[in-house]
Amino acid sequence: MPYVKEVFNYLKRTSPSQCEFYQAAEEVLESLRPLMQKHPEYRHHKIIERIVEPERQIFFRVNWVDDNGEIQVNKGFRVEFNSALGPYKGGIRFHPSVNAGVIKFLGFEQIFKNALTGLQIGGGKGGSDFDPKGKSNNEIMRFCQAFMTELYRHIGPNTDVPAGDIGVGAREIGYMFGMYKKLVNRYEGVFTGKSINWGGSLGRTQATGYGAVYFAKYMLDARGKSLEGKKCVVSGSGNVAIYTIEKLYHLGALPITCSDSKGMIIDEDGIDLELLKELKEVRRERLTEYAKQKPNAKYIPIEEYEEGTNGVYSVPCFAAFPSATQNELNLKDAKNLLANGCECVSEGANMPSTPEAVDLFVEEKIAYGPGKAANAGGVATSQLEMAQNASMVKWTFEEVDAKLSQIMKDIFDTATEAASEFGEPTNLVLGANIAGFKKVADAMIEQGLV
Ligand SMILES: NC(=O)C1=CN([C@@H]2O[C@H](COP(=O)(O)OP(=O)(O)OC[C@H]3O[C@@H](n4cnc5c(N)ncnc54)[C@H](OP(=O)(O)O)[C@@H]3O)[C@@H](O)[C@H]2O)C=CC1
Ligand SMILES: O=C(O)CCC(=O)C(=O)O
Repeated sequence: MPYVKEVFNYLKRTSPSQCEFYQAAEEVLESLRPLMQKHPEYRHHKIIERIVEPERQIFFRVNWVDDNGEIQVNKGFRVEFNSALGPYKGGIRFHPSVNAGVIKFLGFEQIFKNALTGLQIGGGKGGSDFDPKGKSNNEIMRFCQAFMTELYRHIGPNTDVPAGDIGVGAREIGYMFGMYKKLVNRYEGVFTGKSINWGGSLGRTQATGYGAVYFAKYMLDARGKSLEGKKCVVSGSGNVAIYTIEKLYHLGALPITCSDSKGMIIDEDGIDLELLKELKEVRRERLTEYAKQKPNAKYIPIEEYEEGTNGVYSVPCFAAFPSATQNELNLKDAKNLLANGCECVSEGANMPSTPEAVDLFVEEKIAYGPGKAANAGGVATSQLEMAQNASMVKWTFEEVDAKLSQIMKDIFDTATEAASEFGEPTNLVLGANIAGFKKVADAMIEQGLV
């Protein structure tokens, strides 16, 4: 269908140099071909042309002063992509690689992910090229405050509700919320991922990692398989990776790797979760420290990975959980995984597999859960936090976790149903894209041309 190609070419022409955004858009647009043929009304209402264009983009300067008294200048972004289903919702990323294209890809993915949760949340994302690594606590606080002196005017509990992402956890959310509260003089649920002490939801910290494992479980249940007793590889060692490892242990699996941007750990005894939490959540150290304390574990720096690969995916496993960043798993990694017997990939990170890797997983019909389905547990639990804040109630950890597990099951069922309707029941890329798109597109039509 030339129409999809035309929209894609238009994007390249009008939003130059945004390769991650093109990648995310191309995958969704390609999946939509059969749906567009079946539903000419989407074309009539120009839904594709409208959905690839953010409703609003805010780019701003962030000035702050470092511990040496030097003025620093960073870029700030918030892309309010689509509000057909609810207030814009999506995290904030602090990482030197952040630019307009990265935030747009993340915001675009968020539209369909949030739709798949079945909850009333629109799609958005934000961030900065600020690098939190090596910064003192005071520098982090000053940066977060400076960031909020602009962002506060664009967000609100019924408008746009940010949360965390790479480089942004409860500490940063605390500093941003504090500044927001001072500026607007209101105490309200404008952020999720808050500390439990002052409005956060039990279970939000764990939700993305737990959700990615629940998603793997539901994919495997449908195939009569299980994670129990199986070796698993996990990439990353941040929020998503840590709670993926924790849930894998709960289900009787053996997670044997984790990684950061400098290298990876292989621990055949199983990753020592308490040590990892202490190193990453409390001491904010590198993984080299893990190997120092666990003589049986092996640390491999990235320089020693086989050329053109991510070492994590060269380790034989039954299931893989990419939980670090975009495009961390390429075709060679995908081939390595399959050659070593991997039967399941559940993406905790956003768009961690390159398009060629995705195509191979789909072609080989392994249990493959694309990020926008498999990692939706984080944002879904954020919506549960919003619901608790709005109704001034507090649910127990068990209540939130049970809801999370059910939401992940529903997402799996929804994506499978849509994939089956178009004749490819195991293709959850197709199913997730079509089901997420359809929900947003129908809402856009019903709400008129706004
Ligand atoms: N937090 C959440 O609720 C959700 C997160 N996600 C996605 O999950 C992924 C991880 O996020 P999260 O755990 O929150 O972030 P964290 O900042 O807690 O952890 C990120 C981890 O990924 C590693 N990493 C980051 N960039 C790179 C890179 N370029 N190369 C190799 N490793 C890298 C980091 O290593 P190092 O410390 O060395 O940089 C770190 O181990 C992201 O894709 C995020 O968008 C998706 C849904 C929700
Ligand atoms: O919890 C949220 O609002 C957003 C989480 C997020 O950024 C994501 O799903 O990628």
